[in-house]
Amino acid sequence: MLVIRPIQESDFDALMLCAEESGHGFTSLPVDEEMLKGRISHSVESFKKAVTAPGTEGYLMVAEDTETGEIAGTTGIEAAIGLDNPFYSYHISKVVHHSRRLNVHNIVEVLTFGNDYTGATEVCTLFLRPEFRGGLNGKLLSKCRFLMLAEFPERFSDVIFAEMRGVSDENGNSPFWAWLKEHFFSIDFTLADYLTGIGQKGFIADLMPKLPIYVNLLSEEARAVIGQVHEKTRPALKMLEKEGFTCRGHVDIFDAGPTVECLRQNISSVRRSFTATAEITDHSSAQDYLISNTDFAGFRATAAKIGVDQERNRALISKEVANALHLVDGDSVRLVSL
Ligand SMILES: CC(C)(COP(=O)(O)OP(=O)(O)OC[C@H]1O[C@@H](n2cnc3c(N)ncnc32)[C@H](O)[C@@H]1OP(=O)(O)O)[C@@H](O)C(=O)NCCC(=O)NCCSC(=O)CCC(=O)O
Repeated sequence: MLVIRPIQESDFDALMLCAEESGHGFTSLPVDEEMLKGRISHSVESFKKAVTAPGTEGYLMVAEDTETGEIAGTTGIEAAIGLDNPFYSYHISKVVHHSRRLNVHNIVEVLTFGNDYTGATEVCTLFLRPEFRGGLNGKLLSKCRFLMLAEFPERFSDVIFAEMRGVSDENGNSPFWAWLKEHFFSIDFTLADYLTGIGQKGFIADLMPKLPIYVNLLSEEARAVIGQVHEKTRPALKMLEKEGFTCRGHVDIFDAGPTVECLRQNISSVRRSFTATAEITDHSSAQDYLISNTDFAGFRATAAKIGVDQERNRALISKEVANALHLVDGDSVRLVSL
């Protein structure tokens, strides 16, 4: 059984393995010891912090196999981005060039550089090691964050978004970046992505084109990938779309991958989740649920078959699930059907 829990300092080697396996373009997990250690300690501090409004907290969690102790993947939430480091994106908008006299009506798209998501909550760092993919594991990693958003709303913004990895090849070359590089930068996408991942984003402000860019002036290859996701990221996008996330015209400034967003209260799993009292008992329910405890610092979530007694507002859970979530009879749990 996989259980989600906050990352600990002792998970460093496993986090490094996830960083290595996640490959190019996975900005939030660069293969960089100092940065990964920094992310772990920042998360440990964030989980301990008493919070009444979202700030610079970053919550990083891992999925642990309860039988082997192996770490299967990562999942994260940044409470409010852009407060200490600027967060950039391009917004795609339309401009009409019209001449009645010549009977010409051209609709062109323009990319505008900005910081529109400043203060919003980002769900991020979703990675499941290949041997653990399929079944309910990916859904557990992605959706456990929505149980957290529902249970602890004061820690998060009203707007939740995710930056989806854009198109790049197996060597890390991005067609969008190739165009930007040719005209504005002289460094490779992998280096730009790495510098961003380790928080050294100053070069963006220095070198990025600040004036709007007409999309029809970009190379055909660059235009073709605007708003497209990396093939390995399609399942992640599908899960967010099913929750109600949509792209409202923002794309990543390096690989042009889409940014998707949803109001917290409109996320399907936030809306559908409910709390109940845990009752540890044998049951015969065949319904899969995502279930978490309601302890923030000791947050734990898993996917399991749960019996729900609506009249008594009880969640009937097996001993194994109770142990995985550190629950005793009578504890409060939050759950949502899968
Ligand atoms: C994203 C995960 C964790 C998902 O795990 P799994 O692959 O086991 O998921 P799954 O349950 O098999 O699939 C989830 C849903 O996607 C559908 N699906 C599967 N393959 C698909 C494809 N090629 N195109 C479209 N949909 C697809 C499945 O049918 C299922 O839909 P149904 O629900 O209908 O059954 C994994 O694939 C992964 O680690 N990918 C590589 C890393 C990555 O690119 N991560 C995202 C980076 S971007 C990021 O981190 C921000 C986003 C975020 O944090 O959420």
